[in-house]
Amino acid sequence: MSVAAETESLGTRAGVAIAAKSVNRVFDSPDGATFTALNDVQLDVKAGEFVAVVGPSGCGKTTLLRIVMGLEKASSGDVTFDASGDEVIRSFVFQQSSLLPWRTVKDNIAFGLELQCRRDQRATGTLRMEELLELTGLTSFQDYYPSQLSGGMQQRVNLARALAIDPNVLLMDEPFSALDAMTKEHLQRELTVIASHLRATVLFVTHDIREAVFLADRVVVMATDPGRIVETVTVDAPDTRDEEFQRSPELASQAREIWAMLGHAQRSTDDGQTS
Ligand SMILES: Nc1ncnc2c1ncn2[C@@H]1O[C@H](COP(=O)(O)OP(=O)(O)OP(=O)(O)O)[C@@H](O)[C@H]1O
Repeated sequence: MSVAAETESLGTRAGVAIAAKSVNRVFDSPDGATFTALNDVQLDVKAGEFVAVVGPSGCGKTTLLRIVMGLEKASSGDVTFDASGDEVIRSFVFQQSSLLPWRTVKDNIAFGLELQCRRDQRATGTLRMEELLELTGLTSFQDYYPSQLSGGMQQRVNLARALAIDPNVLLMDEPFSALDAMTKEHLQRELTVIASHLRATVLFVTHDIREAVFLADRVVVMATDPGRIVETVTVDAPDTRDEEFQRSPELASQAREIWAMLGHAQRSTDDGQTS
C-alpha cells in the first residue's frame, strides 16, 4: 500500500503530551491479598512522539494503557494531557479484531465516526471516509464483510476505525501480534507512515522488541512484580523506517540491548524474591 502521496489532503492535528505521574494500580487477588500491577509509574510522552512499551507478561503494560485511555482508574497518581488548548481525543486499537460481523468494512469504519458524532455532535471527522480507506489500503475492500478479510486486513479496518474519530492520542495494545511475520512487517511500515503523517501521539504495547525498535522514538522497558518502568531507551533510527532498517544490524543491536535490560531486570526481581 502506498500512502504517502494520497494523504496530503488529510487533516493533521497537533499531538498531545501525556504525563503519567506516580501511577500505582493495586488489584485484589483471588486469595484476598493485594497485587501491585503498577508501581510508581512516571512517564512523559511528548506531543507527536511514538512510544513503545515492552516487558514480560503481567508487568502491567495493558493496565497502563487502559489507565491512559480512561478505561481503568489508577489507585493513586494520575495521567494528564496537554493538547495546547485542543480537545484530547483518545482512540484504542486492541490485539483482537473487534469488528461488527454484520457490517461491511466501510460501515465498520463509519461506526467509529457515529459513536463520536453521538458523543459531541462533531459534524464530520477531518479524516473523510475515502481518505481513510485509501490511507489504510482498504479502498477495494470497502464492501467486504469482516469474515471475507484476512487477519491483516481486519487489523487495517480496526486501525481505520480508530482513526475515524480523528484522535490525537492513539493507544495500541499488541495490534499486530496475531499476524504472520510478513503481514506484520508490512503493517509496521505502513503504521510509521500513518503515524508520522497524522502527527498523533502514540503509545504502543508489544511483546516484540524488534517491532518496538522499528516503530518507536522511545522504548519504555518494564519489569514485573511489581510492574514498573526500569529503563527508557531512545531509538536511533533513520528518517524513513523502511524494509532496510527493519533488517538492519543497527535495529538488531538495539533490540539486543533491550533484551539484555529485560533479562537484567528479571534477575534483579528474582534475586529480590529469593533473598
Ligand atoms: N481486573 C483485574 N483484577 C485483578 N488483577 C488484574 C486485573 N487486571 C490485570 N490484573 C493483573 O495485573 C497484572 C498486569 O496485567 P496486564 O494485563 O496489565 O499485564 P501485561 O503486561 O499487559 O501482560 P501481557 O503481556 O500478558 O498481556 C497481571 O498480573 C494481571 O493478572
